[in-house]
Amino acid sequence: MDQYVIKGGSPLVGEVEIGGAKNAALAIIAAAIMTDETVLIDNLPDVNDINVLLQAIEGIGATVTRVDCHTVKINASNISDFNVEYDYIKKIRASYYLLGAMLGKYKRATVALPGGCNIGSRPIDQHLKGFRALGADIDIEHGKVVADAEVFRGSNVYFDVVTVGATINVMMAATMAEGLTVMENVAKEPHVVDVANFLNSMGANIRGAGTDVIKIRGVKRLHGTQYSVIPDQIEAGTFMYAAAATRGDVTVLNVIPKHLESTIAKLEEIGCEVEEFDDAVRVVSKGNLKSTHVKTLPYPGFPTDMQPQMGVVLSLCNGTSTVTESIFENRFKYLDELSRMGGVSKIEGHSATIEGVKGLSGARVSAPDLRAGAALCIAGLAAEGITIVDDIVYIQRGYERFEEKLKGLGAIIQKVSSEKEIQKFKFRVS
Ligand SMILES: CC(=O)N[C@H]1[C@@H](OP(=O)(O)OP(=O)(O)OC[C@H]2O[C@@H](n3ccc(=O)[nH]c3=O)[C@H](O)[C@@H]2O)O[C@H](CO)[C@@H](O)[C@@H]1O
Ligand SMILES: C=C(OP(=O)(O)O)C(=O)O
Repeated sequence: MDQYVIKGGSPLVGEVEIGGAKNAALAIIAAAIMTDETVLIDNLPDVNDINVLLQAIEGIGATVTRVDCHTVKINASNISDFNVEYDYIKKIRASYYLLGAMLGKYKRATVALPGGCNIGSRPIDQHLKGFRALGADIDIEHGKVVADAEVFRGSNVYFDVVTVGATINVMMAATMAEGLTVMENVAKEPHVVDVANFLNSMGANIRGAGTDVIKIRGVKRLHGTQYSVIPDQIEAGTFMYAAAATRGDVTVLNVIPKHLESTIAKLEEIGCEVEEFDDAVRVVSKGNLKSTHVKTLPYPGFPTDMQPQMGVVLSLCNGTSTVTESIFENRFKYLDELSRMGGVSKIEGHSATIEGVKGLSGARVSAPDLRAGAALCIAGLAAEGITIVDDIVYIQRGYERFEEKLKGLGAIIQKVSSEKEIQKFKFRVS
């Protein structure tokens, strides 16, 4: 198992290029199988989850041609298997999008129940509620969702919780249903809008993405397209918070600043200087940082996927902060790991109280999940001494060339896979 070994204590300085949004790209890849014509998708992040999903669609008969590591052509005209057996698919969250895409186009699908990071209970009842409203019969058999429909008819779907996954999934399925579907209380995340734009570029008729109500007029067929995925606001936010924690000066390039509003607002609240450009944001962190209070909420609220990174920054601010996690109940595991590095926090239900400390000290920690893993790397970069982050396979699910991008900002970090390599690193940096 690979690990990151980090020598912390130096500010990150420089520019870093942000890639395409993982969570938009996953849905877009699934949606690409809804046409028999060729689709070209650009600005894909080269990360494990994307590669797993591409292999999964190849497994059911789609042709995937890699133009380069960020661009693929997908042709799904030969799909003949509606049972996604590919072993690893159940481990990724976005496997659920194959249900919406296949149900929409072929009116049948069998897909393993999705996995994803262990950040709390992750039901898919709202996805199934939407599919059933459109006319699907659904059973759960041996860990798989087995779904089919005689006909798919537009319907009204009211979501009981605001869910990104169900919003996108039901939107995909409804794209090829007969008549009008009205989805209410939907998620408004930038990737919901990106997937709607992608489907519209294939000939779908979707209106209202980015608001609380999405209306979809079903079309008979979708056609090929060329599409570029939006920048990843969570990758961007991670580097911005790494700048804050290390008292650095980092400019994230190729971003949409509007998507980063809540991330920027919290940086300004704690005393960082933030400069916005057309497609870049610069974060300068100097002097003392102040504590604050954060609550995760659906977009445009503060993203749950940035909560661990924020928690690490707050542990380095003066005073007492609180973090309330209102989306997933098990997203504070990084705080236990952070306590090995001198972090001081107390978790009570959905909230954590974080006491600012003078500094963190390097230690051996484990990444409990994707964003928590990235957060612990930020802690390691800010800490004095050596930090070893185990289980970085989680980080590799969602960050492309993470250590290389950090190195480009002056970080002393290396990916290693043995104790011997750790000792060599320690010797080299001592
Ligand atoms: C692959 C992907 O894009 N993952 C993202 C997606 O996850 P995911 O799609 O799993 O998250 P959702 O937005 O669906 O979940 C939001 C909340 O709704 C609940 N819920 C969801 C569906 C459902 O059928 N029933 C239900 O109760 C969940 O338990 C959670 O409390 O959005 C999350 C919230 O922005 C992000 O943290 C994840 O990174
Ligand atoms: C939690 C995440 O991913 P997933 O939903 O795939 O587990 C994430 O991207 O932060």
